[in-house]
Amino acid sequence: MRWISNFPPPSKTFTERTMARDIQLIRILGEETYNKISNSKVLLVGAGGIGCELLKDLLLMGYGEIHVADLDTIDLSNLNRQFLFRQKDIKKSKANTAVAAVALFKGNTRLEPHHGNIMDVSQFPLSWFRQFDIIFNALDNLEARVYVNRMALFINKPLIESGTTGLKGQVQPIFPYLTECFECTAKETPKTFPVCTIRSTPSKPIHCITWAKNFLFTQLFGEESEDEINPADLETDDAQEIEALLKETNELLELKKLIKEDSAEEFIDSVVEKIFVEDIVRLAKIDTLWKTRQKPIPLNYELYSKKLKELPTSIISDDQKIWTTEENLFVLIDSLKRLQARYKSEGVLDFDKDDKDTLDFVVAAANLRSFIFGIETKSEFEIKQIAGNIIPAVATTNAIFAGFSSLQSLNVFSDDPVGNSRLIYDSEYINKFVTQCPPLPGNSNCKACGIQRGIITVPSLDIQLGEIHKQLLKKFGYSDDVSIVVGNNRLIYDYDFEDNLISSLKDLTIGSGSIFFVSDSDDDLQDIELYLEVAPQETDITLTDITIKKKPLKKKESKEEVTIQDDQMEEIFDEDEILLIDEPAEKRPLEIEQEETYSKRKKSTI
Ligand SMILES: Nc1ncnc2c1ncn2[C@@H]1O[C@H](COP(=O)(O)OP(=O)(O)OP(=O)(O)O)[C@@H](O)[C@H]1O
Ligand SMILES: [Zn+2]
Repeated sequence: MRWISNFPPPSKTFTERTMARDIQLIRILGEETYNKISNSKVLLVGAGGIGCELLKDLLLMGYGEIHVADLDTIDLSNLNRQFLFRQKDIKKSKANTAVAAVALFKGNTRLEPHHGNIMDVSQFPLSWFRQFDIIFNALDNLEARVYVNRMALFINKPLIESGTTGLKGQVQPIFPYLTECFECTAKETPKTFPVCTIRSTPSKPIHCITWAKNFLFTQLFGEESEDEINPADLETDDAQEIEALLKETNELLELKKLIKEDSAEEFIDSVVEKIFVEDIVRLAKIDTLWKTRQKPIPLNYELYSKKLKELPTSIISDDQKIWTTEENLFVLIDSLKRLQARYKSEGVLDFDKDDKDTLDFVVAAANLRSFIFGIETKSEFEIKQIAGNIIPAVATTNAIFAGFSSLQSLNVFSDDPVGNSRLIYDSEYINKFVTQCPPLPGNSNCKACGIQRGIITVPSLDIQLGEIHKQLLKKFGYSDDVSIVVGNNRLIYDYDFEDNLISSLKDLTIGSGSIFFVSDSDDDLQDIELYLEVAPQETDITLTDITIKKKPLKKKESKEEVTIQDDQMEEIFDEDEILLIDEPAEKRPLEIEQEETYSKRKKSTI
């Protein structure tokens, strides 16, 4: 790695360089902040595009201890932007490699890599999270983001959330129970299309790609579904269309049975004949569908088959070319041969954009369908981006937003962390790349930060559920009419289902790190989420409220009152749960431009 200009040249010793850097940091940050930062321990989750940048930034800011967690190993495709990794590192752990790569300029910072899934409670229990002063998210998926958000709420520590998509990016500082959390606003889910558009009346390339990937590929090579097809799932009232689609699907299931038995020729002929000829003939006969649309024209299989012999096999590797109809047919037949052979030996297959056999099939099938329906066709390169939901990552965007993430963390050490922090995001205005606004207060209806939160500590998993139930009623004042759900949706207790009370947690396969969700069926008290910890040194069950400044367990408000309460900030100042309600906090004024952009931003998923 080359030395960066502002720092002393590498001829100086490690200690000299570190000292010189610390002097510069003290000049920039002031001694007090510098000391606080160098005594802080932080967690960086994700060592990918943003994570590599952020690790470098946090180190150069002089953080005392940085832990880096990532579950993945390095791929060739990471090297263009994850600058801490080199060709020789491919297949190695991202967390370990990133930490090793920054050793040269790590100064006095203590670094600890963790190769593992941050959601794995045995490797990363809540007690492990508690050691950190700040958590930085540099993740690429909602599930892990939501999980870390919950952990930050459980330990009541700031979380600096960041994400980028192409040229867009966002940094959201989250101060639990004081500002919006990651789950306060709904995140956009992937776009879906009506079934009838995909199955009967496609009009865009994406419809044909979705059909080839999610329907045709899965039906032929995916897991067999036990369920009967439900006509209601076809999302159409047209009796003729329903009949055609049911017939189509049943025939496909029959075809699937032949994959293992038939020779390649027989199998391929049957697939092409059925999918691109017979099914289309049947659809074309349903006049109601084509009153305002162009009728599909079945593939002239015989005609195109004759032309296939003249084609060079090299066409398969030309992913930039928009293939002709016969070229698509050629690739379809070739990929069907490859997939049939694999299915015979490996069994069920999954679509993967980086698996050439599956990609070739999806591209050729989508393009042939497009051709039949008079829709433009696309190159394999383009379809790979669409089918793999790929928006190319931009190294500069990652660097910019990682920079903002690290800068936002400075506010944690200021006199007014919430007041000083800013949500930073890309601007939609030509003369501005990024813009900012103050974080908003949490949404009182948020299912993550709008509810009460606690920790159940038990000496062992031999404790009966009944013991926990008893403590819950005693500590929080619930009536007996509560329901207790564990994990995603497993009901383990309610008023009419008391069987489990005499079972131990172990027998109920409830382990350390399980999350209990308790709701009051009488609707009198707030819901509560409890994290289960096993502490063998304890002798009894304890239930702890988590936050110092927390939303108190209180009577649910009626609908109208809840609306008013949106703007209220409630605080509780001591363990005796004395409730002080402030005057409704005024929304901080936002520039109109910011407010508009922010409201749009809140809908996007990054
Ligand atoms: N549950 C998780 N636990 C730990 N690390 C995770 C978890 N989920 C995602 N990550 C890591 O977060 C990082 C996100 O980085 P990035 O968005 O650059 O994705 P990538 O997988 O490296 O690149 P790409 O998806 O573009 O090929 C990845 O290194 C990924 O392994
Ligand atoms: Zn929230």
